[in-house]
Amino acid sequence: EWQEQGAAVMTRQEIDASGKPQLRTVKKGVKDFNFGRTLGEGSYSTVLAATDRQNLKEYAIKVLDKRHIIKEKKVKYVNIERDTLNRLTEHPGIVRLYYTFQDERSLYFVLDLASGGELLGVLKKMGSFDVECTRFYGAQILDSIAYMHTRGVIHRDLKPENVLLDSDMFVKITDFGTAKILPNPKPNGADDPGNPTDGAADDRAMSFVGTAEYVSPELLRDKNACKASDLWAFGCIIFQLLAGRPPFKAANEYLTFQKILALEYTFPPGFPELARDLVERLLVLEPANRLPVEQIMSHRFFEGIKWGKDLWRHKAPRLKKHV
Ligand SMILES: C[C@@H](Nc1nc2c(c3cc(-c4cn[nH]c4)ccc13)C(=O)N=C/C2=C\CC1CC1)C(C)(C)C
Repeated sequence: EWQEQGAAVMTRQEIDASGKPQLRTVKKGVKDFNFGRTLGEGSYSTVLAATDRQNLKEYAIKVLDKRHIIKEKKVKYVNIERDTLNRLTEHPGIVRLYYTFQDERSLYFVLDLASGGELLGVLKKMGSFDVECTRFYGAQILDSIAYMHTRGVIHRDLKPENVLLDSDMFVKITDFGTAKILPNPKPNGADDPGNPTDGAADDRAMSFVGTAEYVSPELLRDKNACKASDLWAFGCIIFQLLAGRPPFKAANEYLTFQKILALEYTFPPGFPELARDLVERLLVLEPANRLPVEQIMSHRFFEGIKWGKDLWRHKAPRLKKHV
């Protein structure tokens, strides 16, 4: 039985027969929305644009077919995604879950609409980003990863398709279906980022649906993901923003995996020096030897970035090609 999300109830002031104002709780449902175009298709879900008919607010609604989820034994993923989203509500860089409801056929997640679409789409249009844009988007992505990790969440499938952009062209990280919630996140994030989770027992080893380019070597080798796995993916994303291609790309998934395990990649000529130094400290086979978040933030590539709230207050830089 899928527990509905309490926040689905909204209170509305209504005057009752005696003229006394009553606070009535109303539950949102499918009929409260005008559904629009399809924004994205996941393996078990479709994300549609939708408008709340009452307040005309725009949302993205992720629709999951109950029968399909049960048949494919994905109920656990759905609950993990909802629980993960419910832990990550206080950060501008993470897509926010407002409420959930269901009807006889489907489950519905009502979420932030990231109207700027996928970062990957913008990158493909631009070819590549210049240093200033890479620094800005890299910083917002890293700030969001840092927040996830302090909340005891490992994303495990970070890639440009899962980095969305909102109407201000700010980062919105999404797709937490393969996230891992660490058992008891130590509040000060003291645990060793290279310390693998119970990956071995974890039968939800990342399904290689979608792209394999960002999978970490530890996930390939021993199905273990840890916080440092997200930092490996972060290194791949920084490389790709500046180079216009991911570091590990081959004719098929198997050959891509071989390149990852052999750390076989090359920088294009003209790749900025500081970015190269940072990428080389992230694309390290041993998770424990990758730069931890704090040291990435103080790396000279991010010189001039004000971390924290300020990062989300200033306008995004105009997108320019890296020539
Ligand atoms: C990655 C995901 N794609 C997407 N997921 C979401 C979008 C989204 C928006 C556009 C878009 C907007 N404008 N133009 C394109 C393109 C793809 C999207 C959104 O706005 N809000 C929440 C989303 C997801 C929430 C999820 C955590 C539950 C897949 C491919 C899996 C469907």
